[in-house]
Amino acid sequence: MIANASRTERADAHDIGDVAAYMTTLGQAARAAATQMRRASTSDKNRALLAMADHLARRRDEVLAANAADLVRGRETGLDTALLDRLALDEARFDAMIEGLHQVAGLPDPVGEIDGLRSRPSGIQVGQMRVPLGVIGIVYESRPNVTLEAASLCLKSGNACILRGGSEARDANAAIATCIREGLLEAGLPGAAVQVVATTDRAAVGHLISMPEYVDVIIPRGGKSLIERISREARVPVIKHLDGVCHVYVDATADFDKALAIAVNAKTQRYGTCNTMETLLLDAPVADTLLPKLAAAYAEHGVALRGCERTQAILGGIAAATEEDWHAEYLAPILAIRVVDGIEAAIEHIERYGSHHTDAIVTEHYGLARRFMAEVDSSSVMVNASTRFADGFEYGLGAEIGISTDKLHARGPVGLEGLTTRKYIVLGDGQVRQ
Ligand SMILES: NC(=O)C1=CN([C@@H]2O[C@H](COP(=O)(O)OP(=O)(O)OC[C@H]3O[C@@H](n4cnc5c(N)ncnc54)[C@H](OP(=O)(O)O)[C@@H]3O)[C@@H](O)[C@H]2O)C=CC1
Ligand SMILES: N[C@@H](CCC(=O)OP(=O)(O)O)C(=O)O
Repeated sequence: MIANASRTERADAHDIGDVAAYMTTLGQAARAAATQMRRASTSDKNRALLAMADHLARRRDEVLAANAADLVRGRETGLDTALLDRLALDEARFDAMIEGLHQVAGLPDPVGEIDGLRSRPSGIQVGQMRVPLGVIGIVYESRPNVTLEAASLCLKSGNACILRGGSEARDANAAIATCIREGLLEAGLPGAAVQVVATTDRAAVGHLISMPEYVDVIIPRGGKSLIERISREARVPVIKHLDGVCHVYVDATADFDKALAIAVNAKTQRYGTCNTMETLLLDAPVADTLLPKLAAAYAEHGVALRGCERTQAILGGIAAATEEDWHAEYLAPILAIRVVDGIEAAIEHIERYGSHHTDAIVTEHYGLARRFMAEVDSSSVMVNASTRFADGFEYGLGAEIGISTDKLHARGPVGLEGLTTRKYIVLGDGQVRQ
């Protein structure tokens, strides 16, 4: 991701004094709220979600004005276009936030579901009940709509949460936090069930990830700097939602129309998301025919190409891809292209440079499709489909907190179930063990 000079360890206008003491207070309140949330009824949770939607609608001008202030600051500090776009709330995005709350209210509540209840020879019945994780800390990018999405999913799954959004979104996040709190209180739920960290001092992140007594799990959504800090300092279990260096590999047997459609969509449908393709791998036999067509399509979209020597020889006039490019998550209209000799080389490239997020093969060869699915070690592996499909809504989860690049607990798009766990329940009638 493009570095930004404004992102440092710092205090700011929302200085809350002693950060450690402040975070402890949030942690204690969250722990207490989690106890109440665990027993909250589905109807109370839904009432809170709908009340939040009403308060958001009522405070529309206030939230949009706060977002406008964030955008002014963002432009002054030189935020790039992609980050400004993610930060911006317009009328349509605002409506989508309200609609999102209604949608989450309409989702089935996973809490309390009992699976696999079976009788044992001893006479007891053993099953598993789905329950909330407890307190979830989420560190995420400067997108105010994510504040609401994270809050609503944590709430519906019966968790308390502490949300630490990107610093550039601080004013909108504070305004949205007010609506969330009003909704919770109106439904008789604890205001501390959703707390938005009111400082952009990154020291707060350091505390959040090292308070296992108050926080059960951390979900970090972000890039390299966040990854490094979490790996170094986290004392709380983590479900990483990290960068996407996603690939599309076009095999020699691919249907050209499918290859073109997928390669263009995976790069251009949205540039700034983690499931956007960053490197295109082409099997050598199709490179001569396909590359000029692809180059023309990318030119129409204004995508700058960087290629390996073989790609440069076919296309001419494009920049050379360096070692850095194969590792890059551009989140921008830039694409690295490499010509490879077969699936073995493609899988090797993905293993070496990818981030285990989402990778796709375009092929008409059943055996190669199966090999790619078995051997590529990513949270989503796709055959003849765009990487942009890696998304909770698209997968039918109803909603998404993000895309886990971890292997444990939840992998790939994470919905309500991913924010819960299952515990064993045992039903007896006075049985004792012999
Ligand atoms: N897998 C997934 O579901 C998702 C992944 N992403 C990934 O996120 C990245 C883009 O978002 P971007 O905003 O650039 O990400 P950043 O990593 O820059 O920021 C994300 C959050 O992490 C915080 N942060 C970053 N570094 C540190 C640090 N050293 N110490 C404490 N806090 C830190 C930021 O705080 P601050 O405001 O202070 O910078 C911000 O709140 C991409 O790599 C994208 O793929 C994004 C969304 C979902
Ligand atoms: N699942 C989402 C992408 C995940 C996400 O939220 O990423 P980002 O837009 O980078 O914050 C989508 O397909 O649009």
